[in-house]
Amino acid sequence: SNKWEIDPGELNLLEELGSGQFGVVRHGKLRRMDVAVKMMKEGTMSEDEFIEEAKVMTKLQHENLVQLYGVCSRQRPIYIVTEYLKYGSLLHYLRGKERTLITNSETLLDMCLQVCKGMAYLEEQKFIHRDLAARNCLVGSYNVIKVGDFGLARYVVDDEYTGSGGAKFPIKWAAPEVLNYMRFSSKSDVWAFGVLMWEVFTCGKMPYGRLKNAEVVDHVQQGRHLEKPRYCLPNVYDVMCLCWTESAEQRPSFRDLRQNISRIFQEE
Ligand SMILES: Cn1cc(-c2ccnc(-n3ncc4cc(C(C)(C)C)cc(F)c4c3=O)c2CO)cc(Nc2ccncn2)c1=O
Repeated sequence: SNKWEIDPGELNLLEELGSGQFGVVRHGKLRRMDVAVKMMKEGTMSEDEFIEEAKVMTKLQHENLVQLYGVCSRQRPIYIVTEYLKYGSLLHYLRGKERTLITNSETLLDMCLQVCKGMAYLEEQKFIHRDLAARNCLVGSYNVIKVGDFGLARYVVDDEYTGSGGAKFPIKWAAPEVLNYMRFSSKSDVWAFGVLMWEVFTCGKMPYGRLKNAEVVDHVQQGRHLEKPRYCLPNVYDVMCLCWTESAEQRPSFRDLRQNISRIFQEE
């Protein structure tokens, strides 16, 4: 049965939550459940390919992943219906709470561990995110953090985003093998996770500050990487640096990182 097909008549659209890569996203109700509804702007997405993949993505279920509930694909624009998290993007949340969060390394490390658990599940399912960053994670009640928009990068129709020379390509989160060969893997997601950890421990600073994309490429290719954030413990910074191991094979897996980060909690 095509249970991933949602009847738009059952959706009750509420306030706008923002506009992402594909157009406007609104808060809504599906029966009595809170949902987020992406209303896909025409021409921004390879829709037929996505609708095919949606069947697989609805099966990815984990408490640290934003659940895809289904699609309304018998209309244009198509709707993508997901779980709703009431505090929005992790990047926005960090920047808004810097004063209370910046010295609370336990809370910050717990946020990283939750992202790591969601990513370890995707890794186990052989599913690559391709754009892991604090802006693409969401915050729910009780400091719950969930990874969002996993895999959607494959369906973006925008050369500025898809080509590594494009203005929207996430250069600052890209591993060397992605910069050089566009070779995406769970290990390139691990590199991005290291940058996400740095974003968390700086409460949402822009990685590499004002460096231009071309300067960041040089920086990374010279084997240099992000400095230790001011309030970040050395053993936490060591985990970030492991994620930035030049060779993808030698980088830890999310499974390794999950054990590594959990162990830091036991030490504290
Ligand atoms: C599930 N969800 C999504 C959003 C929300 C809103 C606007 N844009 C987005 N974004 N953000 C990022 C994004 C990124 C992509 C890539 C392909 C990876 C580049 C593709 C997208 F389609 C989106 C998208 O739709 C989101 C993220 O999908 C906001 C929520 N919540 C709140 C709550 C309060 N205030 C604001 N948002 C929420 O619960």
